[in-house]
Amino acid sequence: MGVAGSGKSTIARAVAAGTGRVLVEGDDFHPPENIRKMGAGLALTDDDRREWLARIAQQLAAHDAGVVVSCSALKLAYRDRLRAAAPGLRFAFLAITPQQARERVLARAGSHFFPPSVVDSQFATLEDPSTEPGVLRVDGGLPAAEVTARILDWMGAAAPNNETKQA
Ligand SMILES: Nc1ncnc2c1ncn2[C@@H]1O[C@H](COP(=O)(O)OP(=O)(O)OP(=O)(O)O)[C@@H](O)[C@H]1O
Ligand SMILES: O=C(O)[C@H](O)[C@@H](O)[C@H](O)[C@H](O)CO
Repeated sequence: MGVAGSGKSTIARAVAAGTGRVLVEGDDFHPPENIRKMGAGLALTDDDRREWLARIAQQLAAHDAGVVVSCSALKLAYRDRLRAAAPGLRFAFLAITPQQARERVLARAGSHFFPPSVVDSQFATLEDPSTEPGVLRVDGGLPAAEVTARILDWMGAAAPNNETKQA
């Protein structure tokens, strides 16, 4: 979880590959009107996110053997909605600065629906989860391989290159 540009999609893909779990890309579950709204430069509201979170909750419940989900989950109430669907659910919080988010979102601007102008609203909405149980806060500004390794360690799964590192 984290703001736009924090690396959710990149890291979730690597964590799913490293654990053999199913990957669910949260952005694939936005109703089309949410994508249009963000594309038009408007931040989503609680109402806009309700159906989207319900769809992601369904995905969590459907994969009870384990799944890796990329989802912004910016507010406590959103995370609690997902926890209710998957007791024991854990969150890796990819923490980045507004400056890092702006730079990353700007760099991919031509190929992604999310515009740089909406980045600040993500930080205004974010409720820091660091003190909630079952949350790992990771510096999302670290190289992606390092972020992934920290999450895999925390999950108790060996990172793919651990054997080499320990040899
Ligand atoms: N740890 C990292 N270091 C440097 N660049 C990264 C890192 N993680 C992701 N990126 C790059 O930052 C950009 C945003 O990453 P990504 O799409 O994974 O983030 P996201 O949180 O899923 O964003 P969004 O929710 O807006 O789709 C991409 O261009 C990606 O390659
Ligand atoms: O809750 C939200 O405002 C949205 O989920 C956003 O975070 C975007 O979907 C995403 O970051 C862009 O890919």
